[in-house]
Parts: sequence; structure tokens; C-alpha cells
Amino acid sequence: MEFAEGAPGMRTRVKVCGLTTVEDALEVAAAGVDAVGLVFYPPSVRALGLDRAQAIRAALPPFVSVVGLFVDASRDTIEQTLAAVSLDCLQFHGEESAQDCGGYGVPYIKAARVHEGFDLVQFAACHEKAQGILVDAFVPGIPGGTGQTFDWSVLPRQLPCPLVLSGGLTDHNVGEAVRTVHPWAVDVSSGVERAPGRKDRLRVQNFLEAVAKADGFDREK
Ligand SMILES: O=C(O)c1ccccc1N[C@@H]1O[C@H](COP(=O)(O)O)[C@@H](O)[C@H]1O
Repeated sequence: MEFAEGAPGMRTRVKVCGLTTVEDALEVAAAGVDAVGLVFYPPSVRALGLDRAQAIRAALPPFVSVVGLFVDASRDTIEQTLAAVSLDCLQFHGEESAQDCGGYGVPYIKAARVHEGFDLVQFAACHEKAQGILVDAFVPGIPGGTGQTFDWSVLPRQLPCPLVLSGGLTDHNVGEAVRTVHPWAVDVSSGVERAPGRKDRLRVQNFLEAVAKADGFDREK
């Protein structure tokens, strides 16, 4: 199977990023998401401290992956975070090189902010050890979580690793996104919020329902 193209009948995985409370994390887990993201990037409205991250990790049921998001963090910061919080995957959302992302003994995904002329195939080749490549909108000066979409038609049909689509996804556009891009997974943050850093249960449910519908599965609320 070529990645970027999910196999026919495949279920698109869903990550909801930017959980800041145990209550929201349990709600999105109960709704059926595959992964939750914890933001370890202090300028973000969704950033959380180690105590809160530990509490969320400890509260989650099995088989919900916990992804730690970093933006150009120091190796010390990442190691200290990993020592305090058990993370299943790292998400590097800054300008990290392939070397910066490796050596933690934890799988990682590397984010690319897509703009005109951006060569995603070359980017993926540079990050060949990444478990997947996440694509997000390019907004100057803001690394992510912007709620902005981008032109999905610039994405290549084939990549050598799984593609995670993000950037301005909502329950209204994620169906079209899945049908157009056929990503391995989708990642959403602001599009399922009721306030910055607080997730809205109904929006999360509607988002999951829209993904399932686009995959060809029916999903009861
Ligand atoms: O969520 C954040 O605050 C954030 C901060 C810095 C870098 C990335 C961040 N989130 C990631 O951004 C994309 C798109 O988010 P949105 O759905 O458009 O709000 C997503 O991959 C988040 O994981």
C-alpha cells in the first residue's frame, strides 16, 4: 500500500490535540478518538504543565495514544517531559531537523507547514525515520493550532509514510478532506473547541461522525 492513500475500507484515525483538562480528555476518549495531543509549547493557549499532563495520562483508558507536541524545544525539555509523562508519540511542530527528532526512544511524527512550492516528498525523505508526516497550514509567525486550512490539492498522491492531515479541520469540512486526501489520520485542535483549550463534546462527536461517514462507515451518536 502506498501511504498518503489509505487502503480501501480503511478507517481514518483521529487525533484531537490540545487537551488541557482530565474532564475533556475523558470525554474525547469516550467519544472514540484514537489519540489525544498534549501541547508542551508554552506560548500556546493549550499549553499545560507536567502535573496536568500526568493527571490526564493517568486518567485515560487503555488504547488511547498520548502524543506530546513540541515546537523547537530543547533536548533537555523533551527529556524532562518524557521522564515525567509517559508519551506514546512525539509531535515535532517546529523547524526541527531529522537529527533533532531522533534519539528519544519514542516514535515521532514531524509536522510540515505547507505553502506554495513546498516539496513534501523531499521533506518526507529528509524525515525517513518519522512514523508519519503531519501537514498543516502555513501561517507566518504561528507554528500551529491556527484553525487555518490550506489547498489540499497541492499534496502528493503518494508518500513513503503515513500522512496526517491537519489545519483548520472541523466537522463541516473533515468529510471532504478525508474523501479528497485519503489520509492515514486527521488531527484537529481549534475546530472542536468551545473556548481556547476546552473541547466541545458535541463538536468532537460530530467530527468523528463526519470522518466515519467519509470512510463509508455508519456511526451512532
Ligand atoms: O494546538 C496548538 O496550540 C498548537 C500550537 C503550536 C503548534 C501546533 C499546535 N497544534 C497543532 O496544529 C495543528 C492544526 O491545528 P488546528 O486544528 O488548525 O487548530 C494540529 O496538528 C495541532 O496538533
